[in-house]
Amino acid sequence: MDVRENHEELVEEVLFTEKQVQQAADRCAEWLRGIIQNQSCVLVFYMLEGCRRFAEMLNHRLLRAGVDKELIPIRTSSYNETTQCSEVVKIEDDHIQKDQLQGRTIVLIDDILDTGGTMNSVRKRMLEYGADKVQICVLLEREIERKVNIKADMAGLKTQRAEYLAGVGLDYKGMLRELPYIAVIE
Ligand SMILES: O=P(O)(O)OC[C@H]1O[C@H](OP(=O)(O)OP(=O)(O)O)[C@H](O)[C@@H]1O
Ligand code: HPA
Repeated sequence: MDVRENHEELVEEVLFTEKQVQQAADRCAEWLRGIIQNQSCVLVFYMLEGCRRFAEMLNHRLLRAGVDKELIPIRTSSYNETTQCSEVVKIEDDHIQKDQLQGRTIVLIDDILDTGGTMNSVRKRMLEYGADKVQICVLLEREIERKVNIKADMAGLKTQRAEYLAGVGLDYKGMLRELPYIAVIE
Protein backbone atom coordinates (compact mmCIF):
# COMPACT_ATOMS: atom_id res chain seq x y z
CA MET A 1 0.00 0.00 0.00
CA ASP A 2 1.17 3.50 -0.80
CA VAL A 3 2.70 5.21 2.26
CA ARG A 4 0.48 8.29 1.82
CA GLU A 5 -2.65 6.19 1.51
CA ASN A 6 -1.58 4.50 4.73
CA HIS A 7 -1.09 7.93 6.42
CA GLU A 8 2.27 6.84 7.76
CA GLU A 9 3.34 10.49 7.71
CA LEU A 10 1.35 10.85 10.96
CA VAL A 11 3.62 8.38 12.75
CA GLU A 12 5.91 10.07 15.26
CA GLU A 13 7.61 6.97 16.59
CA VAL A 14 7.27 3.19 16.46
CA LEU A 15 6.43 2.13 20.02
CA PHE A 16 6.09 -1.61 19.43
CA THR A 17 7.45 -3.25 16.29
CA GLU A 18 5.54 -5.79 14.22
CA LYS A 19 7.70 -8.54 15.74
CA GLN A 20 6.89 -7.38 19.29
CA VAL A 21 3.20 -7.30 18.41
CA GLN A 22 3.34 -10.83 16.96
CA GLN A 23 5.15 -12.11 20.06
CA ALA A 24 2.56 -10.41 22.29
CA ALA A 25 -0.19 -12.15 20.32
CA ASP A 26 1.62 -15.48 20.88
CA ARG A 27 1.58 -14.90 24.65
CA CYS A 28 -2.07 -13.86 24.69
CA ALA A 29 -3.12 -16.86 22.58
CA GLU A 30 -1.29 -19.19 24.91
CA TRP A 31 -3.04 -17.61 27.92
CA LEU A 32 -6.41 -17.87 26.17
CA ARG A 33 -5.79 -21.50 25.21
CA GLY A 34 -5.16 -22.28 28.89
CA ILE A 35 -8.42 -20.61 29.96
CA ILE A 36 -10.46 -22.36 27.25
CA GLN A 37 -8.98 -25.78 27.94
CA ASN A 38 -9.00 -25.63 31.74
CA GLN A 39 -12.51 -24.32 32.28
CA SER A 40 -15.68 -25.64 30.75
CA CYS A 41 -18.15 -23.49 28.83
CA VAL A 42 -16.02 -20.37 28.47
CA LEU A 43 -17.47 -17.72 26.14
CA VAL A 44 -15.05 -15.39 24.39
CA PHE A 45 -16.07 -11.96 23.11
CA TYR A 46 -14.04 -9.31 21.31
CA MET A 47 -14.78 -5.67 20.70
CA LEU A 48 -15.20 -4.27 17.20
CA GLU A 49 -13.94 -2.40 15.40
CA GLY A 50 -10.49 -2.04 16.83
CA CYS A 51 -10.03 -5.60 18.03
CA ARG A 52 -10.84 -7.31 14.71
CA ARG A 53 -7.19 -7.68 13.76
CA PHE A 54 -6.07 -8.89 17.22
CA ALA A 55 -8.96 -11.38 17.28
CA GLU A 56 -7.81 -12.71 13.89
CA MET A 57 -4.29 -13.12 15.25
CA LEU A 58 -5.60 -15.03 18.27
CA ASN A 59 -7.93 -17.17 16.20
CA HIS A 60 -5.11 -18.12 13.85
CA ARG A 61 -2.88 -19.15 16.75
CA LEU A 62 -5.61 -21.10 18.53
CA LEU A 63 -6.39 -23.04 15.35
CA ARG A 64 -2.70 -23.80 14.89
CA ALA A 65 -2.70 -25.18 18.47
CA GLY A 66 -5.73 -27.34 17.64
CA VAL A 67 -8.28 -25.19 19.48
CA ASP A 68 -11.35 -24.35 17.40
CA LYS A 69 -13.14 -21.76 19.53
CA GLU A 70 -15.66 -19.22 18.31
CA LEU A 71 -14.64 -15.66 19.19
CA ILE A 72 -17.84 -13.62 19.26
CA PRO A 73 -17.79 -9.98 18.14
CA ILE A 74 -19.56 -7.17 20.01
CA ARG A 75 -19.57 -3.69 18.53
CA THR A 76 -18.65 -0.99 21.03
CA SER A 77 -17.76 2.63 20.53
CA SER A 78 -16.68 5.42 22.78
CA TYR A 79 -14.14 7.43 20.79
CA ASN A 80 -16.25 8.08 17.66
CA GLU A 81 -13.32 9.08 15.46
CA THR A 82 -12.01 11.52 18.07
CA THR A 83 -9.11 11.06 20.48
CA GLN A 84 -11.33 11.67 23.55
CA CYS A 85 -13.16 8.87 25.30
CA SER A 86 -16.82 9.73 25.74
CA GLU A 87 -18.55 8.88 29.02
CA VAL A 88 -21.19 6.90 27.17
CA VAL A 89 -20.10 3.61 25.70
CA LYS A 90 -22.36 2.23 22.99
CA ILE A 91 -22.63 -1.55 23.17
CA GLU A 92 -24.40 -3.48 20.39
CA ASP A 93 -25.18 -6.90 21.80
CA ASP A 94 -28.62 -7.76 20.39
CA HIS A 95 -27.18 -10.86 18.70
CA ILE A 96 -26.10 -12.40 22.02
CA GLN A 97 -28.34 -14.97 23.68
CA LYS A 98 -28.37 -13.51 27.17
CA ASP A 99 -29.65 -16.66 28.89
CA GLN A 100 -26.54 -18.50 27.67
CA LEU A 101 -24.37 -16.26 29.83
CA GLN A 102 -25.83 -17.46 33.13
CA GLY A 103 -23.08 -18.84 35.38
CA ARG A 104 -20.48 -18.82 32.61
CA THR A 105 -16.91 -17.62 32.59
CA ILE A 106 -16.58 -14.85 30.02
CA VAL A 107 -13.36 -13.65 28.42
CA LEU A 108 -13.41 -10.13 27.01
CA ILE A 109 -10.76 -9.29 24.45
CA ASP A 110 -9.79 -5.89 23.16
CA ASP A 111 -6.92 -4.17 21.42
CA ILE A 112 -6.30 -1.61 24.17
CA LEU A 113 -7.26 -1.03 27.79
CA ASP A 114 -6.88 2.70 28.17
CA THR A 115 -9.27 4.66 30.44
CA GLY A 116 -11.02 1.33 30.99
CA GLY A 117 -14.41 2.88 30.22
CA THR A 118 -15.23 0.48 27.38
CA MET A 119 -14.14 -2.67 29.17
CA ASN A 120 -15.81 -1.62 32.40
CA SER A 121 -19.14 -1.05 30.65
CA VAL A 122 -19.03 -4.39 28.81
CA ARG A 123 -17.96 -6.26 31.95
CA LYS A 124 -20.83 -4.67 33.88
CA ARG A 125 -23.26 -5.70 31.14
CA MET A 126 -22.00 -9.31 31.18
CA LEU A 127 -22.37 -9.54 34.95
CA GLU A 128 -25.90 -8.10 34.68
CA TYR A 129 -26.70 -10.91 32.23
CA GLY A 130 -25.64 -13.41 34.90
CA ALA A 131 -22.04 -14.23 33.97
CA ASP A 132 -20.18 -15.79 36.87
CA LYS A 133 -16.74 -14.45 36.14
CA VAL A 134 -15.21 -12.02 33.63
CA GLN A 135 -11.58 -12.26 32.55
CA ILE A 136 -9.89 -9.60 30.48
CA CYS A 137 -7.23 -9.97 27.80
CA VAL A 138 -5.84 -7.08 25.78
CA LEU A 139 -3.07 -6.66 23.27
CA LEU A 140 -1.95 -3.47 25.00
CA GLU A 141 -2.59 -2.06 28.46
CA ARG A 142 -1.88 1.56 29.22
CA GLU A 143 -0.57 1.62 32.78
CA ILE A 144 -2.25 4.72 34.12
CA GLU A 145 -4.38 5.81 37.07
CA ARG A 146 -7.98 5.06 36.07
CA LYS A 147 -11.28 6.41 37.32
CA VAL A 148 -12.66 2.90 37.04
CA ASN A 149 -11.25 -0.08 38.90
CA ILE A 150 -10.21 -2.38 36.09
CA LYS A 151 -7.04 -4.21 35.12
CA ALA A 152 -6.21 -6.77 32.45
CA ASP A 153 -5.78 -10.38 33.55
CA MET A 154 -3.53 -10.72 30.53
CA ALA A 155 -1.87 -7.91 28.59
CA GLY A 156 0.44 -8.76 25.71
CA LEU A 157 2.11 -5.36 25.89
CA LYS A 158 2.18 -2.59 28.49
CA THR A 159 3.06 1.07 28.23
CA GLN A 160 3.19 4.05 30.55
CA ARG A 161 3.27 6.46 27.60
CA ALA A 162 0.42 8.95 27.58
CA GLU A 163 0.30 9.84 23.87
CA TYR A 164 -2.40 8.68 21.49
CA LEU A 165 -1.43 5.45 19.74
CA ALA A 166 -2.37 3.83 16.44
CA GLY A 167 -1.85 0.66 14.47
CA VAL A 168 -2.82 -3.04 14.72
CA GLY A 169 -6.50 -2.09 14.87
CA LEU A 170 -6.09 1.12 16.86
CA ASP A 171 -7.25 4.04 14.78
CA TYR A 172 -6.41 7.70 14.75
CA LYS A 173 -9.55 9.51 13.52
CA GLY A 174 -10.44 6.50 11.41
CA MET A 175 -6.93 6.13 9.96
CA LEU A 176 -3.89 3.92 10.59
CA ARG A 177 -5.71 0.81 11.80
CA GLU A 178 -3.89 -1.26 9.19
CA LEU A 179 -0.36 -0.49 10.40
CA PRO A 180 1.32 -3.77 11.43
CA TYR A 181 3.09 -2.01 14.33
CA ILE A 182 1.92 0.28 17.16
CA ALA A 183 2.91 3.89 16.72
CA VAL A 184 2.88 7.11 18.70
CA ILE A 185 0.98 9.75 16.76
CA GLU A 186 2.28 13.27 16.42
O1 LIG B 1 -10.15 1.89 27.65
P1 LIG B 1 -10.89 2.89 26.80
O2 LIG B 1 -10.45 4.29 27.07
O3 LIG B 1 -12.37 2.72 26.88
O4 LIG B 1 -10.45 2.64 25.30
C1 LIG B 1 -10.45 1.40 24.69
C2 LIG B 1 -11.41 1.29 23.56
O5 LIG B 1 -11.30 2.38 22.64
C3 LIG B 1 -11.15 1.91 21.32
O6 LIG B 1 -12.40 1.70 20.72
P2 LIG B 1 -13.28 2.87 20.06
O7 LIG B 1 -14.36 3.29 20.99
O8 LIG B 1 -12.37 3.93 19.55
O9 LIG B 1 -13.98 2.12 18.88
P3 LIG B 1 -13.28 1.25 17.74
O10 LIG B 1 -13.02 -0.11 18.37
O11 LIG B 1 -14.30 1.18 16.65
O12 LIG B 1 -12.00 1.92 17.32
C4 LIG B 1 -10.45 0.58 21.51
O13 LIG B 1 -10.63 -0.27 20.40
C5 LIG B 1 -11.10 0.04 22.76
O14 LIG B 1 -12.30 -0.68 22.50
O1 HPA C 1 -4.43 5.56 22.23
C1 HPA C 1 -5.41 5.11 21.61
N1 HPA C 1 -5.38 4.99 20.26
C2 HPA C 1 -6.44 4.49 19.54
N2 HPA C 1 -7.57 4.11 20.09
C3 HPA C 1 -7.67 4.20 21.43
N3 HPA C 1 -8.68 3.88 22.23
C4 HPA C 1 -8.30 4.17 23.46
N4 HPA C 1 -7.06 4.68 23.49
C5 HPA C 1 -6.62 4.70 22.22
